Amino acid sequence: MRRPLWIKHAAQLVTVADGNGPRTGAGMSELGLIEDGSVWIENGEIKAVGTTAELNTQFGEWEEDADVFEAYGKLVTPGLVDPHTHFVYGGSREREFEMRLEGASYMDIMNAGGGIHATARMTRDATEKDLYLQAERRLDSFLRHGVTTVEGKSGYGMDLETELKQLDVMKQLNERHPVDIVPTFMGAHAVPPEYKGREEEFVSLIIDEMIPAVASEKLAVFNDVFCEVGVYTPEQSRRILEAGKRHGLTPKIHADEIEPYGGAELAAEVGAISAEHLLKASDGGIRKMEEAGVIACLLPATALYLREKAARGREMIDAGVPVAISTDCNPGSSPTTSMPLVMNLACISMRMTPAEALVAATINAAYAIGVQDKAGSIEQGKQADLVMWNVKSYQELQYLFGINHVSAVWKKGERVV
Ligand SMILES: N=CN[C@@H](CCC(=O)O)C(=O)O
Ligand SMILES: [Zn+2]
Repeated sequence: MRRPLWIKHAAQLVTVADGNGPRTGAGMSELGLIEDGSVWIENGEIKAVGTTAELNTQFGEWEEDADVFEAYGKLVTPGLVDPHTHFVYGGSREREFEMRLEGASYMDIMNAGGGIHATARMTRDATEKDLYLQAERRLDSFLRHGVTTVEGKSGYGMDLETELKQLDVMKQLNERHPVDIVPTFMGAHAVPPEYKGREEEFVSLIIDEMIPAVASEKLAVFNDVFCEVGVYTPEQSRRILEAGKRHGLTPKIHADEIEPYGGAELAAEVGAISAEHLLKASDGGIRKMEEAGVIACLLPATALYLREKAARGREMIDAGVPVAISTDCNPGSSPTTSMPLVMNLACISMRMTPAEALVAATINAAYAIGVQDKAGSIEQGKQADLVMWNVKSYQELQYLFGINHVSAVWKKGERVV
């Protein structure tokens, strides 16, 4: 039996208390904010939340038996959830960063054998131990930036052996690292060069061999596809996502990132839990997502890094679409682990409010990867995943941008930062 933990006197405690489903519209601004807030934690679980005065009445007589942490002058929030990452990969691509600044486009580099293909070569060549150690460092960095749960995608193998190797690394890290990892299979991240001109054969390989193998070993929860001009067509994407559904994998889709391609519409039609990127999503696609309740997972750091206009986050929220945000941590289009920066960018480049950015990075992000029952808010019965920030309010957190304000992180009630 662990000693209880009592965090008290937070200047602001943002609970983001869960409603009924992902937040939309005005609900995206409801923070469940408590001034002079307090949380009582037992065995890694949240037992009670309220003002310090309220919890004092309830637990004051047991104060001596608890570890007490005073958060005077600080903001406390739920641990952040990053719902879209590619954090398990070999090598790095800093030369491509220079090439893009010299004028090459992201897709030109990929079509010339670089980009995702370059990382796939380095990931195929890496040993499992090597991949584990590199990914572990990235998870440490996520944690230092207040992230306590991440989704992680395969997709840098695009052969069964390497896809399984990536997913296996995530499984091991999930068992050993404090950050919780939710795995996604993404064999359809690109068409590997050895299948050039035989794309349909590769689609069949994904459907007939890879998806059944991944699902039978229970190595993934979601199935994702890069639906993009020159990568997978909407029709191929649909078949891959429907095949995943038959094996219990919920669809996600990289949609309308570089060109408008009907990805948002497809997400609604196949019942995807979320659609990612959406820089070029059409008005009709946004409408269909709202009707189907598909979460828009927006990646403003990627847009910035590719020097593209960000997704229409403000319009999507106003249209009633639930919005989540993510780093998209990957070696090409967004090599960052900073969710605080992503929240800043959500405000600056997508005109989301500071409150909406926090909801998008907590409870809506949790819904986007199916962990809403244990993460994404500070509520009785949930895991005690909390962050204390070196600022006094949630507005200040988004206002003082590009700075890591994390002061302490608790994962399941254990201090990990
Ligand atoms: N756009 C496709 N996939 C990743 C980038 C992968 C890479 O460049 O290595 C993304 O979500 O941004
Ligand atoms: Zn991605």
